[in-house]
Amino acid sequence: MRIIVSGGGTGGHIYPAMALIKRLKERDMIDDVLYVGTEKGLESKIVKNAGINFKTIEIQGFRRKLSLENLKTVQLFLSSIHKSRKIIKEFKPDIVVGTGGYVSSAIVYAAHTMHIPTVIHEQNTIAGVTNKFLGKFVDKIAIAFTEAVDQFNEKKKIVFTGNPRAQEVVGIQKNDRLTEFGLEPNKDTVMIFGGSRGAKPINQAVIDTMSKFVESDYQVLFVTGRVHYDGVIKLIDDKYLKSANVSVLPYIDNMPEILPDIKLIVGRSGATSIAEITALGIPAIFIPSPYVTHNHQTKNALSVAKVDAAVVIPEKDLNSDSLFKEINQIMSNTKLQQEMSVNSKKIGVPDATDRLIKVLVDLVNK
Ligand SMILES: CC(=O)N[C@H]1[C@@H](OP(=O)(O)OP(=O)(O)OC[C@H]2O[C@@H](n3ccc(=O)[nH]c3=O)[C@H](O)[C@@H]2O)O[C@H](CO)[C@@H](O)[C@@H]1O
Repeated sequence: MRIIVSGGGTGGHIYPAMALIKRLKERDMIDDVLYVGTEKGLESKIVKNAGINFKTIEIQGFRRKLSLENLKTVQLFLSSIHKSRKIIKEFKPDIVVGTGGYVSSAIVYAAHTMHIPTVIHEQNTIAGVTNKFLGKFVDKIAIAFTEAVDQFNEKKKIVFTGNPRAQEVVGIQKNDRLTEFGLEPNKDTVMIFGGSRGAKPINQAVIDTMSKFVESDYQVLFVTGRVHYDGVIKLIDDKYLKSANVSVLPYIDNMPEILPDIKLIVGRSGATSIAEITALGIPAIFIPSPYVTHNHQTKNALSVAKVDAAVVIPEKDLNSDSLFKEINQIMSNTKLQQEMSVNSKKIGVPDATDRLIKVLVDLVNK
């Protein structure tokens, strides 16, 4: 099949798209693939690094308040549809898939106007603006949380597939990649990170807890987010940075390979992170971002917490004491870890990509 995939802005939209492409390649189902993104988005780096054919369009998101900037947004949207049509004419895809982020709106919409089958993938419990708009036009809407059904009027188009990143991570065996970060491969490890871009409030709470982490009987892998790294390092005492019990990194490129060796994840409740965590059954502590559309991370987190697979700390209650207390409560109780793990796996979807591929194949063969 010839496929165009588009999704961008943050890792949460990009990694599911990349996992889909990877699986299609594994199953030898791709004749050609093109990824459409923006030059500025995280996708430009991730997709190019993976050696996938990448084309850019210039487009930006709407501001919520009325502003002149929105006029420019409309202009860019119209010109990006024009460019998208050109890309589609040249590439001649059998299907176009959007995984969210405003970059996917133009190419998916253009494909619809050219009668090419289209699918969107919504990772969250609450749909993003782009997918809500595209839902009216596309052939199928793939969702990863049953809660997302309410988000679309076009109920007949909805298929529950789960998130492709779930299937990508379950295929990976335990390994000793933690040694690359100066950590012990066989020691219990807590990983703390604030989504694909890092989160300042989480970073601050971790910085404030460093003196305790260096003494704890589990080790800590702290991923700050690329833009925050230099600032964070300056705030941590050198003697803590040298500790064998703690490793501080800006970003982990090969996250799926690290996950099977993690006992507890602490971080934001982005939908793609949740898909990975529940596919593997890793106990989690979520600190939902209160800054996202319709507070969707809180709803994401509660969907895991309600089956006793995660604990939620609202950001307003996050500080060194609450963080350390919740981490210790789980890390000191193997039985609790096992229960959380079993509960977590129950809501994971380890065959998500194959489910999504079936949706694509059915449309292409129609
Ligand atoms: C602030 C914001 O708007 N966040 C949204 C964004 O989150 P964000 O981009 O943070 O997405 P997620 O937390 O869902 O996923 C993060 C992805 O990045 C990967 N990763 C992360 C850190 C790292 O060092 N290396 C790495 O590879 C994770 O393994 C995961 O695959 O998209 C998600 C999915 O639509 C939404 O639910 C989030 O609300």
